[in-house]
Amino acid sequence: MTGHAALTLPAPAKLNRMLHIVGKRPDGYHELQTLFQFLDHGDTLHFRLRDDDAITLSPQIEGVSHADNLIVRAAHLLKGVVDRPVPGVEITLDKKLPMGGGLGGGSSNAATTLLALDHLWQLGLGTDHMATLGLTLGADVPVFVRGFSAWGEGVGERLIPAPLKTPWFVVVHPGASVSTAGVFGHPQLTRDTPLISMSRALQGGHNDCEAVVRRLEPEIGEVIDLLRKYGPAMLTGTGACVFCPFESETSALELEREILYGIARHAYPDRWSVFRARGCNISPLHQALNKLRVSSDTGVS
Ligand SMILES: C[C@@](CO)(OP(=O)(O)O)[C@H](O)COP(=O)(O)OP(=O)(O)OC[C@H]1O[C@@H](n2ccc(N)nc2=O)[C@H](O)[C@@H]1O
Ligand SMILES: Nc1ncnc2c1ncn2[C@@H]1O[C@H](COP(=O)(O)OP(=O)(O)O)[C@@H](O)[C@H]1O
Repeated sequence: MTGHAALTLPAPAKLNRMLHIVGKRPDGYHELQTLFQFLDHGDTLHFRLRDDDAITLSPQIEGVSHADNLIVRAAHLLKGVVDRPVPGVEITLDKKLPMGGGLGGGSSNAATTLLALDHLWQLGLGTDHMATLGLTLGADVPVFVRGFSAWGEGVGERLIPAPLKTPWFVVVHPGASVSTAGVFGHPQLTRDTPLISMSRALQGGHNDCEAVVRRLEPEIGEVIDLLRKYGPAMLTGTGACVFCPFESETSALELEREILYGIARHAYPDRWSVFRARGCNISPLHQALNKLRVSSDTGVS
C-alpha cells in the first residue's frame, strides 16, 4: 500500500580533514578550501507516508522549533518544487550527533530528508537539483546530498571527489559549543590563507578556525592539545568536536577507553563525550540507497 510506504536511512557525520579560509565574499560568507569525509556514525531517520498531507517530526529537538528544524524545512522545500500533490510524511529522528559540533548533523539530516522524500514521492529530481536546493538550507548540505568524500571550494558547494585514506577516528565533544556565525564573524579570524591544490591539501592542512575557537572556548583547545599527544588531532569545521585519526581500530579503541575512563574517574569533565568511527569515502546514506536500488532491481530485499 503506497500510502504507508516506509524507509529508514542514516544521516552520517562529516569531518573537515582540513579547513582553510581563503577569502570573504561581498555577502559576508567566507570562501573555503576543505576536505570533507564521512563517518560511519550518525543519526537515523525513519520516514512513513501518511494518508493526509501533514509533515510531522518526533521527537522535537530541544531549542529548535518544528518550523526551524532542518528536517522539516527540507521536507517543505522539496514539497514546494513538486507540481503534483504528494502525501504527508511521518518522520522519526534518532539523534546521536551532538548539535553544533562541527559534525554537520543538521545538514546531514536535511540531506537525508531530501533524498528519502525524492525516493518515497518518486520524484526523480536528480542529485544536482537536490544539491542546489540543499544549499539554500546550509552550506554543508550539498556534500551530504552528493555523498562522496570531497575537496570543497566556494562555501563548500563546489565539490570534486577526493581520494582520502579511511582511518579510524576518535572524536571528542567537549560539551562546550561555539556558534558558526560567531567564529566566522570574529575579528581575529584568519581569512587570507593562500589557495592550494587538492593534491597539496591531501598531504596535510590545518583548520583556520582553531585559533579563534581556542580564544572563544579554551576547553576546546585543551581537548586539541590532549589528543595531539596521540596523533595529528584537528578541530572539525568551526568545532566544537575534535578528531584524531588512527590506522587501526584497536588504537582508536584504546584512546576511546582511556578518555571514557578519565571521564568516569573525573580526570576529565563529565560533560565530555567520545566515540570512535571509521572514515568512509561513500556516505553511509548513499551506501544504503544503493542497496535499496539493487534490491528493487533484483527483487531481493
Ligand atoms: C564551517 C563548516 C565547514 O564544513 O562547518 P560547521 O562547523 O558549521 O559544521 C560549514 O561550512 C558551515 O556550514 P553551515 O553550518 O551549513 O553554515 P550556515 O548555516 O550556512 O552558516 C552559518 C553562518 O556562518 C557564517 N558562514 C558560514 C559558512 C561560510 N562559508 N561562511 C560564513 O561566513 C555566516 O554568517 C552564516 O550565517
Ligand atoms: N535536525 C537538526 N539537527 C541538528 N541541528 C539542527 C537541526 N535542525 C536545525 N538545527 C540547528 O542547526 C544548528 C547546527 O547544527 P549541526 O549541523 O548539528 O552543527 P554544525 O553545523 O556545527 O555541524 C543547531 O545548533 C540547531 O540550532
